[in-house]
Amino acid sequence: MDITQTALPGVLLLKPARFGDARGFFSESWNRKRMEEAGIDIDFVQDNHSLSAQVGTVRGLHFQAPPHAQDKLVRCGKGRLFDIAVDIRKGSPTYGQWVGYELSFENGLQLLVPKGFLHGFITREGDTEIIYKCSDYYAPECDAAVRWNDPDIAIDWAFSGEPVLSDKDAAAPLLKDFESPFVWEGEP
Ligand SMILES: Cc1cn([C@H]2C[C@H](O)[C@@H](COP(=O)(O)OP(=O)(O)O[C@H]3O[C@H](C)C(=O)[C@H](O)[C@H]3O)O2)c(=O)[nH]c1=O
Repeated sequence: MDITQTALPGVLLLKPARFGDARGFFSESWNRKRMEEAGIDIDFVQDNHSLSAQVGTVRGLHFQAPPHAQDKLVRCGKGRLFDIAVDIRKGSPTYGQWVGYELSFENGLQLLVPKGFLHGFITREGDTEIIYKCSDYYAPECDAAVRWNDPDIAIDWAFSGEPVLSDKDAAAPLLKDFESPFVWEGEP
């Protein structure tokens, strides 16, 4: 498995090995021991899987607040998406900054989005499926969002149309109108 640091310390891009043959390929999409050997010791407890039918569907920018904050390990099971992480840890040198990577069935890339970061994506193909591991269970009372097109974050979604959004996401607050529950603890 190849692991690459991103411009946001803690947010990692992973590429598990694929073993191809005449039938197709085999890949270990997650292996706890391999992750621990790479210094990523996260106890994932829930797998999520969503299908977005239309190209230009945006889901995000979401997080769960403490005590149920979640680390996420994200991959694309079908289609193609642009996956985003945004640092919202108060005091962080990269507060409000984002990174984005295209994850697709073809490239097999995965993004590790730690606690303290917003997560969201836009689909780049119809019928795109996202599959991701979470380090805490769903806690609706801790579920929260920041507006996908927040001008202070200024994500380049590389999409010119009107996105498909849930009502919740369309009405999400802007970062400036929001008190992050996360504090940067000086870790890299
Ligand atoms: C997140 C979640 C949702 N649900 C139920 C609640 C709703 O009845 C339905 C759709 O939920 P929501 O509209 O919040 O789904 P997404 O917009 O895909 O939200 C996710 O999108 C971004 C990309 C994320 O990273 C989060 O995991 C999550 O916020 O699934 C559950 O039962 N369990 C869950 O863990």
